[in-house]
Amino acid sequence: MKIAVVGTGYVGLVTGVCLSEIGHHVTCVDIDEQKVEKMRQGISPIFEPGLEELMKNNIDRGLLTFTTNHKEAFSDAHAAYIAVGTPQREDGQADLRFIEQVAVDIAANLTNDIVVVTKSTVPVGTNERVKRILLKNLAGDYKVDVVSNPEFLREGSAVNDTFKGDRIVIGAENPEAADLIEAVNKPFGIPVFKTDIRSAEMIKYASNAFLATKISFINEIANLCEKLEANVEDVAAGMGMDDRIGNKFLNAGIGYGGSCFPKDTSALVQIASYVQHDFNLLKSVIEVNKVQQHMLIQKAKTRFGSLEGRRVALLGLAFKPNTDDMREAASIVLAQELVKEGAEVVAYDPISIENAKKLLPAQTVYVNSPEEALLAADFAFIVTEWKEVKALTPEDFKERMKLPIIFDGRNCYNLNEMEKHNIEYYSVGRKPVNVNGIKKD
Ligand SMILES: NC(=O)C1=CN([C@@H]2O[C@H](COP(=O)(O)OP(=O)(O)OC[C@H]3O[C@@H](n4cnc5c(N)ncnc54)[C@H](O)[C@@H]3O)[C@@H](O)[C@H]2O)C=CC1
Ligand SMILES: O=C(O)[C@H]1O[C@H](OP(=O)(O)OP(=O)(O)OC[C@H]2O[C@@H](n3ccc(=O)[nH]c3=O)[C@H](O)[C@@H]2O)[C@H](O)[C@@H](O)[C@@H]1O
Repeated sequence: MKIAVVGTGYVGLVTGVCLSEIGHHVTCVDIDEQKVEKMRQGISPIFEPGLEELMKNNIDRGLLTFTTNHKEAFSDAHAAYIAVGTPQREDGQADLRFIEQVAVDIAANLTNDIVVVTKSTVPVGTNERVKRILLKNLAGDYKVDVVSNPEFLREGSAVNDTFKGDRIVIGAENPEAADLIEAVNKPFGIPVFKTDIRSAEMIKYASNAFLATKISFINEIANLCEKLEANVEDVAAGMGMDDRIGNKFLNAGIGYGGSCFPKDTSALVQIASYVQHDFNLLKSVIEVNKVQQHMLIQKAKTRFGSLEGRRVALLGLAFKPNTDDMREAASIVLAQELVKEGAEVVAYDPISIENAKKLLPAQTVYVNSPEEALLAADFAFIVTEWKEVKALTPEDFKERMKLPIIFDGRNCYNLNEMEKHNIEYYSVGRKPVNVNGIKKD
């Protein structure tokens, strides 16, 4: 089938590339000319494992093209996927400007009947609004159907998630439109769940809100474990053995970041408020997450008193490993707080430094290896569990830091190892080790 994908961010580009990989003729359209030029040359504008290879392969097979021209993309297309951003507005609501603009772009450039598929995460009722905009701006007497097909991929494993997802949700009014999108996805071999449009829109928000709740819940348990001298990793493992609970998404840490959980939880609280529903549970999830992001700073302040003049190694900047995405990363909050407290921040990330420079305080110093960041540091903050960070050995810390003092927001290291090697080590929901003073060996 011939498919247009509008927006080539994390979702649009991965969707376009994967749909071409299963044999569809895909044209991706974006308003960002520089991005389109890069993609035409087979260069991915985002870091996503496995993506660039598939991209090049399908450009060569003649199945994948990129354009800034909407008409070119929609002409003869059976389906047009909307995958533009729905960022958070200041009041917490989802900003639907880009979605509305794309609906106008599609309608005004149509040359045939089409099914418009919304991949972007949009509040309940948005697809009805999209349909109204489409009908109002139609370029001719064409039939247009709207389908909600929310996306569940994770950054850092987006290609794998697209081929091995748990479900494909299709929300539609017209069963024929739903069948067409089911047929598009058939080669993926993933179970399809069909429902009405509003329920499909809600499935996306409910899923992200539930996952965020799981994380805030385990973080609260971790904070309790610290006070009650229990070990959160064992607690999570023991809980997770119950199939009803499941063992995934129970890693305690410095809170969730990224482009979606923070904005989608806020948006759902807003969506609820429009129908006079006070979503107290979700408000608490958000609040717990905010507090959790400051947890390393609190621990460092308790340890050192003032952070003024301290040299800090900030290890990992992206909101999670295997992505260069810095949106809502805890490292932003941490670097800002550290600089405000008068500390000197030396930051390392294997791939996010260019994106980080736009968001971290100007005083931040960037280095090319975790070892370099540790040089003469008073203490280290472990922010992202990159393999390069997890691979650091006790000697790496001891040889380079003034004193080996680590505040680990991702529980990267073994407690016994740290204890044995005389490293002062604070992690999340586990007992701190060597807190009664360490000496340089
Ligand atoms: N990032 C993620 O992992 C996931 C994101 N989502 C949702 O998918 C949507 C897209 O997210 P991302 O891919 O992260 O966004 P993004 O911000 O990375 O990319 C959006 C792209 O759309 C382009 N664009 C904007 N207006 C346009 C127009 N009128 N015509 C053509 N292109 C246009 C922009 O230039 C940009 O390249 C959001 O609603 C998000 O909540 C859903 C699941 C996962
Ligand atoms: O709507 C979206 O954009 C996507 O949001 C998340 O995907 P993503 O944000 O890419 O990454 P996750 O792996 O979910 O991690 C999100 C944050 O939670 C944190 N996290 C995750 C799991 C965990 O156990 N503990 C924890 O602190 C991560 O460190 C990260 O900061 C969801 O997992 C996807 O299903 C969804 O499609």
